[in-house]
Amino acid sequence: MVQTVEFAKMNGLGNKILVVDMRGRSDRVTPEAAIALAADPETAFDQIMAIHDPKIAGTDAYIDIVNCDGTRAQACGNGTRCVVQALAAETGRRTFTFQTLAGILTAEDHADGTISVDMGKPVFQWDKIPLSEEFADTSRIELQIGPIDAPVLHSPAVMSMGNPHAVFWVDRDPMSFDLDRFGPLLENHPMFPEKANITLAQVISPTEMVTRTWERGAGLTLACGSAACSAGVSGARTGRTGRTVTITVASSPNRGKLTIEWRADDHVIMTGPAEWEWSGRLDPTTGRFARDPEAAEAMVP
Ligand SMILES: N[C@@H](CCC[C@H](N)C(=O)O)C(=O)O
Repeated sequence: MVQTVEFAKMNGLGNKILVVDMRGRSDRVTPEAAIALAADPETAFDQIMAIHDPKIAGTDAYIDIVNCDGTRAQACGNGTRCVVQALAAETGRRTFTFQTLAGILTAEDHADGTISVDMGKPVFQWDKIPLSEEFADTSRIELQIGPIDAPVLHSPAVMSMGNPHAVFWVDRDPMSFDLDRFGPLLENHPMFPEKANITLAQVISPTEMVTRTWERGAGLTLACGSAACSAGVSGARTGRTGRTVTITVASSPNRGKLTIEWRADDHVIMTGPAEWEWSGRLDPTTGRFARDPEAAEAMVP
């Protein structure tokens, strides 16, 4: 008999997330299930956040992050806020500690409905991002796209927020760029041996920025939390902003906002909302699913 698991369709600023409860099981969501769920308009998602039993003492869960193309990701800021909201609704608790491929993350569900995630420390060393070429200074690397003498995008700040990111500075609304054309070229550029998440960032003031992201393994998404972290850190690192910025995610519904604080202890704190849409049960091997109308009671705040 197929052993199905509970899941919730959620979003973080429009970033489409499936939170899947794999606790008590030793298997993982298969790439085949992820691809099938991504292809169905009802369950179409950017990332699956699969909650597993903790692997190390002191953590509440191991989170397996799966992109919609079936690949695994080390970090997902918007998805982590969704996991916190789901577990807070289940347990009544407000603070959580998770293990991901990026390391240990702590998170807090605030009384005002927002959720903060400590996304850890940024990594700037070229071979840890990783890049395929050595750069002593990764706050502005030689990389451009478009005509050689009039590049459309150039000189990104690059870093790892657990996952690889490149931030290109733009001087107008990121929505006015042809990111669906440039995104795949940059994601798969030979400079990034493990590919990269590509963000366009417009600095409005030392405390405000507007971003839009092409995600590794997911393409054009409505929002990307780790990309907002990398834009916030890169803004401060290059002297464009202070260490706390409000990021307007241009592509998200109603141009939603995240607050990014790069603390003095080097940790990056991302704060923003998460939203439950509906719940159901699915088979993590095939991706077959069914809605559960009764689940609404438990999750609607
Ligand atoms: N949407 C995420 C990022 C998900 C992972 C990314 N696509 C990757 O492969 O690195 C976020 O909110 O951070």
